[in-house]
Amino acid sequence: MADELVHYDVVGGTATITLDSPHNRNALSAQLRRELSDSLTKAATDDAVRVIVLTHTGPVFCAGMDLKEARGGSAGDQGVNEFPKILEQLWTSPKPVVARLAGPARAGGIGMVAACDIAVAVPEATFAFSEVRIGVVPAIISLTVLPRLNPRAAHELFLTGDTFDARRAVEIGLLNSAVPAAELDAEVTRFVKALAAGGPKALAETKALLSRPRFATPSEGFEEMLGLSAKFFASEEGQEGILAFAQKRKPNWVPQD
Ligand SMILES: CC(C)(COP(=O)([O-])OP(=O)([O-])OC[C@H]1O[C@@H](n2cnc3c(N)ncnc32)[C@H](O)[C@@H]1OP(=O)([O-])[O-])[C@@H](O)C(=O)NCCC(=O)NCCSC(=O)C[C@@](C)(O)CC(=O)[O-]
Repeated sequence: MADELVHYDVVGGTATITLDSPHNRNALSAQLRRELSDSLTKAATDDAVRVIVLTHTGPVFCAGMDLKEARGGSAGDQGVNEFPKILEQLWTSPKPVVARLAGPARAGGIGMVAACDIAVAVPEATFAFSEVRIGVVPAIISLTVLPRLNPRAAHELFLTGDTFDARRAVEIGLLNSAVPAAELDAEVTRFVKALAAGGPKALAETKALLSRPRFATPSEGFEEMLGLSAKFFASEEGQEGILAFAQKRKPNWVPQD
């Protein structure tokens, strides 16, 4: 049996998913995609998991699609199969996902970073939408990257394929922060703790809310949002949070359904 390329560990409510294929810079081979998708399913469905961290071994977070596997073959099997499913799993997971980058990301790897809720990298991490440089199109990743990036930067970086640094990635909305390597884990832990403090159902609903199409005007949305807000105020979770506030204690969140 081939060695595992993705490791899955749960400690104290955090599922850590580690890409471990450093020899090809965690390129998205068929095996890695399959294992990553399985790990994301486990994390999404395990009540004990509150937050997911997506990280890596080796010098590179992810070099994008496996270009060696993509040689030859036909349009249906060039390495992009199942990749949309992974982006969908990251984007729609009921648990918040934090990307931890101790190194660069390219193309499909950036698509995954963009699909995560929070992304933290070291200042040395570099990024490039290198697709056009090899004659392919950032089609799938456009679906997760474009909602994050400011349009001017998206046009420049998608069309030129230029490499940009972590500081610019923060400026354009791809990363939340860039911190020295020695502080990377503390920064990830800071986000994980903050995310785990929220009510699980409220977090899942808030995450879904962030992805909804916008209403044309606030007036169009008030009625629906009043219903959603009232539902959560009346929910077991909402009532526990409100009681905990009154009693000056931390809420005891009930497990998710
Ligand atoms: C990532 C750095 C900067 C690290 O740069 P580095 O750390 O200097 O590593 P390296 O370039 O020396 O590479 C180390 C090994 O990893 C391999 N490797 C490296 N990348 C890949 C890859 N993607 N697929 C398969 N193998 C890869 C590379 O071939 C080499 O293997 P060796 O020569 O030792 O046998 C550099 O390796 C690099 O630029 N890699 C190519 C990145 C790239 O062009 N990716 C495009 C992927 S296409 C894609 O993702 C399409 C998609 C999904 O976006 C389409 C869509 O959205 O619709």
